[in-house]
Amino acid sequence: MPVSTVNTPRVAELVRELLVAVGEDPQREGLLDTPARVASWWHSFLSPDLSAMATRFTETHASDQLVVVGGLNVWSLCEHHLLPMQLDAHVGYLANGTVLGLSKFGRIAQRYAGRLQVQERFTRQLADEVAAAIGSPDVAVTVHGVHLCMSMRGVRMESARTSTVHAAGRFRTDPLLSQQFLTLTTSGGGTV
Ligand SMILES: Nc1nc2c(ncn2[C@@H]2O[C@H](COP(=O)(O)OP(=O)(O)OP(=O)(O)O)[C@@H](O)[C@H]2O)c(=O)[nH]1
Ligand SMILES: [Zn+2]
Repeated sequence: MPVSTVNTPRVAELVRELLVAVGEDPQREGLLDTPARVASWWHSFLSPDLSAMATRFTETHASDQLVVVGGLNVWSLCEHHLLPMQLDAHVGYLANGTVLGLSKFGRIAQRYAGRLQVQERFTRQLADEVAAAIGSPDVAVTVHGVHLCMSMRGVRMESARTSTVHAAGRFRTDPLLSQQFLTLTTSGGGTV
């Protein structure tokens, strides 16, 4: 069930004040419903669905099998500028008799994206949560990020892309495994 910490009426009030502070008239027709819309958006953005279970299955044929789930695209908000960042994550783990429901990787990514973030922390949180869900430290995560605070403002570099990698357990100690993971993250995910 979604859990909210957002005081929606207060956010709407503050958005109305923001409009005044930037020289707008919150009473003009186009802006009348804007405070409520923005408050509703903050509410939905910051209210992750915590009910998602990390459904696991027993799969005896999966012995030491590398599983990579890619294309986990989520929107988050940069905590420095409150501007969107688009994060494209790939998660790899070693299935050893137990596999995690595929959609759960996306749900975990959504949970950590729905808050004020930095890409490095998101990468680490996603890896740690997957490790907890599968009950093993053998997890790797890559994230490719586009930060609007770098492209639409500030340094204004539209093509800037940030890549982060977190490798734990055998992904840290086994160069072949690490290489297989990185190869699959550039070819869209899969199993080896
Ligand atoms: N490491 C990291 N930095 C981020 C992330 N998102 C935004 N930033 C950076 O946070 C920094 C904040 O720097 P400040 O100098 O305090 O802010 P600023 O004056 O607005 O900086 P400019 O963006 O250079 O105009 C900027 O360099 C952003 O690019 C992120 O996910 N990870
Ligand atoms: Zn930023």
